[in-house]
Amino acid sequence: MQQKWYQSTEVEVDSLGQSLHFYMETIEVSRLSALAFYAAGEECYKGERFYWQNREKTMTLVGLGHAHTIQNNAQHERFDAVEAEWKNLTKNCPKGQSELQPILFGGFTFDPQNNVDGEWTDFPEAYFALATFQLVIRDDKAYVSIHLLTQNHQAEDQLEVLRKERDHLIHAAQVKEVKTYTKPDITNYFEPYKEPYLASIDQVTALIKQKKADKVVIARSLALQFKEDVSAPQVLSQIIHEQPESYLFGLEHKDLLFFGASPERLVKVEEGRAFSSCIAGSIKRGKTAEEDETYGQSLLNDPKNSGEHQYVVDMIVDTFRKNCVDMTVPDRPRLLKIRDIQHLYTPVEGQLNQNATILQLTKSLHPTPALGGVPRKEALAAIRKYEPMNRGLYAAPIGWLDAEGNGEFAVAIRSAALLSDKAYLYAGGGIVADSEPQAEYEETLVKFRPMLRALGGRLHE
Ligand SMILES: C=C(O[C@H]1C=CC=C(C(=O)O)[C@@H]1O)C(=O)O
Ligand SMILES: [Mg+2]
Repeated sequence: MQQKWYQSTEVEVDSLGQSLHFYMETIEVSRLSALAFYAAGEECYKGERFYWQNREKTMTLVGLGHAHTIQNNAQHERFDAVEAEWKNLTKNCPKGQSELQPILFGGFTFDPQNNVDGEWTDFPEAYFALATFQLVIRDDKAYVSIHLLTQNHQAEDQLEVLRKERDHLIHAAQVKEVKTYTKPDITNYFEPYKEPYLASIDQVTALIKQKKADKVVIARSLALQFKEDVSAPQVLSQIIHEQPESYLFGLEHKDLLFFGASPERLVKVEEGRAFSSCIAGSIKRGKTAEEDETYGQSLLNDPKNSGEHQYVVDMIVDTFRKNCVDMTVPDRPRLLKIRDIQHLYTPVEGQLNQNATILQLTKSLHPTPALGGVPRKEALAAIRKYEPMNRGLYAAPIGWLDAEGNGEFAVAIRSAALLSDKAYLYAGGGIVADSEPQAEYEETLVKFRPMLRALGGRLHE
């Protein structure tokens, strides 16, 4: 195995009154498939893994095992609590090369006030992990880090065990690289709340016409039963091959894998520059180039979709104004075309103010009107009233941050929760005054497609 030694650090951490030692060791590895590395953790680290790839495919991240988790069920303080704990943990970490940074990966649920029982019952409202084994692939270079937090200030024996385990995982990944996965076999497919969903669109448009809200995003789920248990690498391999234009993510918590392929960036921070994207307003792809172009043009000129989109732009621009200088925002949306759907898209960027951070921006932006609505409070109340489910991490921020304040969060749409031999897929749409139930229903069918295809199903393509 070709390895290049990089860096080894030990820092002192004071966590909850306890004095801990934080050991970090990074090596560069010559050739490694991120998915094969993830799959190598199937036996020992199931329930404690994550996978991430950005839209541009310039950064891939895999975590196996938990060196430390930061989690809480706070209603209002959850973003601040994660930020404070992460800052404390990493305050003595050496700054510098990004590949060597410890990374915190996880997500915040859509709505901590939702207590509907189901697949998300056990899931914390904020759930983040620092991996024991962290793989970062950047610019075709792969780095594997070991993280160990212990009270033991002579951890050489513990580290030696972890080094052996790391070498074993890397070796297994290099050997397994050629594995191909089949698609799951679906035995049953149902739309649990189809009728209530259709009725809720009428109820929400009535609410909007009475001026009690301007826009509300209403979602629903689709449930699948499989012939046998489905594994995390099996479904991740499908989205990796089928959804190259999207953020790809997978996050495990006990028996649940939440995964998806989202086109939507909530926020990215890179060396003090912040980026977000307004994505709202949708139309299907055409069967021919001409038809696709016609659909795209009609989306750009459609008042209902432009309205849906503009609420998002106004809110994100307003949040950026409060946190950034030197902003750029195009005057008009353009089209974002992905495999199954096209959206209206407006990128926003700016220079972060000194005291603004990625988690503070995440806190202010979530939920944007592409996932919640306008005004936020009224929209969330309507979602709680009309959606009979718990969104969990669907439509919520998922992503990473490092010790220097860089990081990226996607909005976890086009996503699903997998629990052994069952899956729940989620999709919604922005409801405005002139929304029609059947058209919105069909829009959700298009939005289900990426996850449904990955899970072995089809919807009138
Ligand atoms: C809520 C979803 O999409 C949002 C993002 C883009 C377009 C949307 C729309 O046109 O309704 C939604 O606001 C979803 O995919 O479940
Ligand atoms: Mg829509």
